[in-house]
Amino acid sequence: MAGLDIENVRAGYRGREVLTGLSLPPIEQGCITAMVGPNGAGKTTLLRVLAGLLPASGGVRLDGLNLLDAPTGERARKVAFMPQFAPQRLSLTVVETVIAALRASPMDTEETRVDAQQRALETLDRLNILYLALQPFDTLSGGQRQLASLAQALVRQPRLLLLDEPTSALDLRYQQQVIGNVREEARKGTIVIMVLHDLQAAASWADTVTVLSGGRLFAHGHPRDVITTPILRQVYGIDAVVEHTARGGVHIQVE
Ligand SMILES: Nc1ncnc2c1ncn2[C@@H]1O[C@H](COP(=O)(O)OP(=O)(O)OP(=O)(O)O)[C@@H](O)[C@H]1O
Repeated sequence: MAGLDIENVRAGYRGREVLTGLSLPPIEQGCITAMVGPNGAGKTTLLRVLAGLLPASGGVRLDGLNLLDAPTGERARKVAFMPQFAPQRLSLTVVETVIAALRASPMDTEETRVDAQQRALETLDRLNILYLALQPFDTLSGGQRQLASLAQALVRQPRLLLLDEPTSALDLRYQQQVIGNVREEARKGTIVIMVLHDLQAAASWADTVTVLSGGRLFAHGHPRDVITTPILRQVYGIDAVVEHTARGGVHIQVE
């Protein structure tokens, strides 16, 4: 019952189907899944379906609850989505955006409002960006914006955390900060799905790698079984030497 089941999902844009009956093996609670695949494969589309931002048919069950027809409030309490690109114009300070993200869940007493501010500040602190709390969101650098968007997702303590390329603009130190926080969430039982293009990061950060190609599941499993020379050739059309290390990393040398 606990976990995420995705079955026969169909979704797309203006009459064009992008996900053409996508099913994944069940994802257990506490699992970190890296979703990889070529540009245009449908990765973001799937995250948007899971977040309730795009209509779809089929079945998406989180702990038994069908997310595709769950009331908005109930879904918002369980699912948080960090988009690939944060909104451009947002005339709020960073801490205000994090509090606003928390308000996706009902908060009607003075006590919960104070608690919201406290939780927002704690979340910024966890990501080492407390110093940005009072800065207008609009004035952040690309990487700072990514960290603030992650804070907006983490503060809600979701059961399902969806991250679209969460580290693409981050320096090495903040990448480690982010993955540390993501692992901490997973240890509490949160299911994490993150879209990544960096296969070396996918191998060392995720328990499971899912490869999408052309809106369909191409491969799913342990990084060692999925990030392989034949699969990279079939999915990306590249010849590469792939070496998995004993510590769970991977070296990929493109020929
Ligand atoms: N808002 C939209 N309207 C119309 N078509 C869209 C829209 N968003 C995405 N698409 C199309 O859907 C397909 C899948 O896009 P999606 O963003 O899900 O791919 P992706 O795997 O996340 O790609 P990338 O790695 O480049 O971010 C693409 O062909 C894209 O052109």
